[in-house]
Amino acid sequence: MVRIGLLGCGNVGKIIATHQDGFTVEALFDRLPDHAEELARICGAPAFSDFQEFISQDFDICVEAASVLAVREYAPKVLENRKNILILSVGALSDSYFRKVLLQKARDHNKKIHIPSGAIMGLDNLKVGQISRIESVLLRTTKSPESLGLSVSSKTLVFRGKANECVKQFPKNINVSVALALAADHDVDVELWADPDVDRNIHDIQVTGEFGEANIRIVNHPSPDNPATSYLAALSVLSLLKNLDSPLVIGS
Ligand SMILES: NC(=O)C1=CN([C@@H]2O[C@H](COP(=O)(O)OP(=O)(O)OC[C@H]3O[C@@H](n4cnc5c(N)ncnc54)[C@H](O)[C@@H]3O)[C@@H](O)[C@H]2O)C=CC1
Ligand SMILES: O=C([O-])CC(=O)C(=O)O
Repeated sequence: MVRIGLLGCGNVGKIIATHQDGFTVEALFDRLPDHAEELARICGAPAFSDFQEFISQDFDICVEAASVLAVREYAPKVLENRKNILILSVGALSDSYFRKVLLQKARDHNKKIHIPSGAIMGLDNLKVGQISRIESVLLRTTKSPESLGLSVSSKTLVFRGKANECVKQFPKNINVSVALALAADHDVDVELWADPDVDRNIHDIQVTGEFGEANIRIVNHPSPDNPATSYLAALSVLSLLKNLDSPLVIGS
């Protein structure tokens, strides 16, 4: 059974802690001690307010569901402490220097960095971009203004540009664009729309390349405690963890 340590005890953290299927939660950490303590009461795992104490516990993989800043601060230490890491706030890896350093640490300590599919589908076969020509990847994301921390009265384009720039401006909302870029090994063009008439998080992905064309639309239910985060993001972490030990590996 896979043993995890949970870094980030908010909306996704709570879903993970309450759906332990194929894994067990062994330790909890959050910059807000009451968040970790609340999950401790729910799932029985111990809460730690000191990161070093947390990372010294006996588990196989640290599951990050906190923030881009938390990844920058803690991911190198997780690997140095000889633990695998799952990174949901993948926007942190848009910084190529940070990414290079982190990958080297993973190699040095023979550990893995897992990037879940998060709030989108299709990430698996987009990896063909690493071996075959991709011409373009466009992500058009539409969320409610509240999810984006904005106030607009009609559908508004709030960002158009590259994924790396978008995630700097909206680090809590467009991690998926960086996951796409890493999978495809290609720049991702992003359009981010705020629409007061939607109550879903919608991701339209258009890819062209040597393989042909793909159009993928994901219309996500928001998650219960954070409408900016799609429920699918938490489900994808659960499914990744459930399959870690499986002898059957599905998808490229
Ligand atoms: N890759 C993807 O497809 C997706 C990624 N995300 C990202 O997943 C992460 C978790 O999402 P939610 O659970 O909805 O967020 P949330 O805001 O509900 O919970 C985050 C928790 O992490 C804690 N935290 C934040 N910064 C921290 C730090 N520096 N050190 C320790 N704890 C820290 C907060 O106190 C909070 O308890 C966010 O970064 C979000 O942007 C969300 C949706 C999709
Ligand atoms: O949950 C979503 O729909 C997407 C999201 O917030 C992210 O990629 O950071």
